[in-house]
Amino acid sequence: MTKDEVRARLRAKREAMSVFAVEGAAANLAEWMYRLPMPVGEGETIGCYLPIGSEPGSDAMLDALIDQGFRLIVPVVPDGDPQPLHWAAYSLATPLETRRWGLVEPKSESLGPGALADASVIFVPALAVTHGGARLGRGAGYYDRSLPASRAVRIAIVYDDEVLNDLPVEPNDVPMEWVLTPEAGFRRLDG
Ligand SMILES: Nc1nc2c(c(=O)[nH]1)N(C=O)[C@@H](CNc1ccc(C(=O)N[C@@H](CCC(=O)O)C(=O)O)cc1)CN2
Ligand SMILES: Nc1ncnc2c1ncn2[C@@H]1O[C@H](COP(=O)(O)OP(=O)(O)OP(=O)(O)O)[C@@H](O)[C@H]1O
Repeated sequence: MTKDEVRARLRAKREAMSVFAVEGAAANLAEWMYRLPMPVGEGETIGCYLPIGSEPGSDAMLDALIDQGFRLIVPVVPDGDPQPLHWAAYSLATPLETRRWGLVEPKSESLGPGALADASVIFVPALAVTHGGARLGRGAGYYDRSLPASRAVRIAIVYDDEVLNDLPVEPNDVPMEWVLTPEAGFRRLDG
């Protein structure tokens, strides 16, 4: 199967999830955020996406990280063709707006693509990952263009049945080091 075929299948499965299942998973993911598998000091920067639709997680996940004293940055999609993501600071008080593709992003000015260099950990949205660390995203290549410039530990967040044995891989794909799922929590990937 091609990446697009796998994507279509995984998206259809997510869209068929009940609100109950999505919300239950989001509550679990927020709990797991209190058990990060690596030491992260107060005040350190963590990158995390703002989940939309049936993506795993909710703002409760980000709130749990803020609650522990971490500084959060979230992605901002720059205008035009795909290029490295920009980032914006996120706190409980950050005014948000809905933008392109229904993404929810801070209204505030972006910090530019360089802000990711400050992050110790980055939570990466994905449709699926493999035990070896391969990641399938939404298909615009934003994270694959952004992650090479970062030293952050890369943690993909997916639903439990989206940790697969095999996925199509391309040369630009940046491997994930950990996966977080609602039921099993954090697991190291052997990529
Ligand atoms: N919540 C969240 N934020 C995120 C991501 C994400 O996956 N989830 N991203 C992860 O990279 C980046 C945004 N990437 C995206 C890439 C494609 C589409 C999208 O909907 N594409 C259309 C096709 C668009 C077109 O070609 O005209 C589609 O899939 O139908 C949306 C976001 C940054 N922010
Ligand atoms: N670093 C890069 N430089 C140039 N093109 C890239 C880079 N990374 C990915 N691409 C291209 O972007 C397109 C989408 O890549 P891919 O299918 O891997 O996206 P994805 O990882 O699923 O999406 P996303 O990161 O947005 O969630 C492909 O055509 C790919 O070749």
